[in-house]
Amino acid sequence: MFAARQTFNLFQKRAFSASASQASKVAVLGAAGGIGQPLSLLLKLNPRVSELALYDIRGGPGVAADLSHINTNSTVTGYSPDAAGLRECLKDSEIILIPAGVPRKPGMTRDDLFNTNASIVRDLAKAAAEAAPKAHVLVIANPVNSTVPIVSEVYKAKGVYDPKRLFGVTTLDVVRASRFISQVQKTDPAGEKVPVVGGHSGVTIVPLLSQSNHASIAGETRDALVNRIQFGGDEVVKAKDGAGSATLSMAMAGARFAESLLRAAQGEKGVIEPTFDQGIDFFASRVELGPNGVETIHPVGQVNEYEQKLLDACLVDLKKNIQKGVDFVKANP
Ligand SMILES: NC(=O)C1=CN([C@@H]2O[C@H](COP(=O)(O)OP(=O)(O)OC[C@H]3O[C@@H](n4cnc5c(N)ncnc54)[C@H](O)[C@@H]3O)[C@@H](O)[C@H]2O)C=CC1
Ligand SMILES: O=C([O-])CC(=O)C(=O)O
Repeated sequence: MFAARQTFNLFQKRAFSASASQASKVAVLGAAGGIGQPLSLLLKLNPRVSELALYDIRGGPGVAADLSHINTNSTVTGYSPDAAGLRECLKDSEIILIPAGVPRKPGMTRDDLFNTNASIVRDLAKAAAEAAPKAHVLVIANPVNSTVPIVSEVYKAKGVYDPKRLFGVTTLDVVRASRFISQVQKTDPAGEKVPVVGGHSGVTIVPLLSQSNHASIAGETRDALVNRIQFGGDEVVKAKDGAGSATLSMAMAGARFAESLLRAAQGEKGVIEPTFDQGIDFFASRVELGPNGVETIHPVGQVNEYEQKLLDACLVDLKKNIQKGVDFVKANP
């Protein structure tokens, strides 16, 4: 039985009853990129967002000008690509999403992105810790298993770390899991809830099919499904053939997680969204969100022997990925 402190969570939709008119500033860092643009578009369409703040080292103001013509009430501002622009972008933000960083090309692992993305995320985290220490930070940039610990180390060093407000966005794994299982079972993906725990790369992604509506899936069908969920990102990297990785599905997943945080912040109870949260040991579990971020960390629950083996394999890699992020900040503060 696996019962470690994990912070991936399950998806659960509930009727909305809270006010959507509350002011909420949301910042996107890396807003002009493949993920940043559609993510910003979805946020512009979200009535819970009152102010959209866009930052990128290139192209932020252009994306903002374009989005600002959409006839929803939120304001959109693109900030200058310098320290002052970044600070202004972050100031008073309730949520900060970080899709800034390079994506994979065929043949690369997410860990191969570490050398480039670690310093990008560290520097953005420093700015966020100074300008908006109370904001919820949603890390999208890969390798998430290492970039989330990087943010946490930066926040600790600045004395503003609150583990309840730091999230690694792995929502896409749960989105994929529900879609892929629906294709196998010929069902509506909207009704499929497959918990995915662990981390966000290869074998650290652990789908718990035994806790889905289709616990009886076994044998080759199960193996193929689990493999597809674990390596779904590679499918897109291969199909894009050098032009990057998942952007549109990631934008949907990121926007949905931001929406869940806003729902929770605006008073809705019982918001449980499929996403990775770094928790105590950077090991994922189901998380209920509240106004201050993580409200309750649910246990992983009952797993079968097959899933226990997946979890064992996950932990070996995940621990190394976490340590790599921690060590990076220690060596390169
Ligand atoms: N968590 C997840 O499930 C997923 C994560 N990703 C990751 O998201 C990241 C972004 O992917 P894409 O949008 O496709 O890449 P992209 O290259 O299209 O966009 C990245 C953007 O970040 C900007 N940028 C770079 N350094 C910056 C800095 N210091 N400050 C602000 N902006 C900066 C770039 O100018 C660019 O516009 C990658 O690391 C990718 O691996 C991608 C898909 C899913
Ligand atoms: O595969 C990648 O590099 C991007 C990613 O994290 C995903 O699509 O899950």
